[in-house]
Amino acid sequence: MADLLSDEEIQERAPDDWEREGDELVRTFEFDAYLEGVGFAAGIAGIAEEAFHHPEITIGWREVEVRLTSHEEGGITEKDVDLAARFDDLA
Ligand SMILES: C[C@H](O)[C@H](O)[C@H]1CNC2=NC(N)=NC(=O)C2=N1
Repeated sequence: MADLLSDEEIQERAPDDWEREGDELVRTFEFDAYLEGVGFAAGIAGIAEEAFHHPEITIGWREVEVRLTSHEEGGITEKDVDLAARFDDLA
């Protein structure tokens, strides 16, 4: 089990475009076309499965909302901040 990050660690380590909402890191990615968002969602799902750490993904009209938390630990861990950065690289 990974350790929960402190408030300060989360602030320091969460990538710039992500917001903290309680026990979650959240970012909404915007796209020019609906299917671009769908493709992005599929891509981050593959990264998540490889890491075996799974976000909540909501596909909307030309946007995809991604929420990361560590369920077993009950908060935000390094797994969440690391995946957030990897998802940003795919956008
Ligand atoms: C048994 C447990 O569900 C698995 O070990 C994994 C699956 N994916 C997961 N994803 C996330 N976000 N948090 C978890 O605690 C988690 N646990």
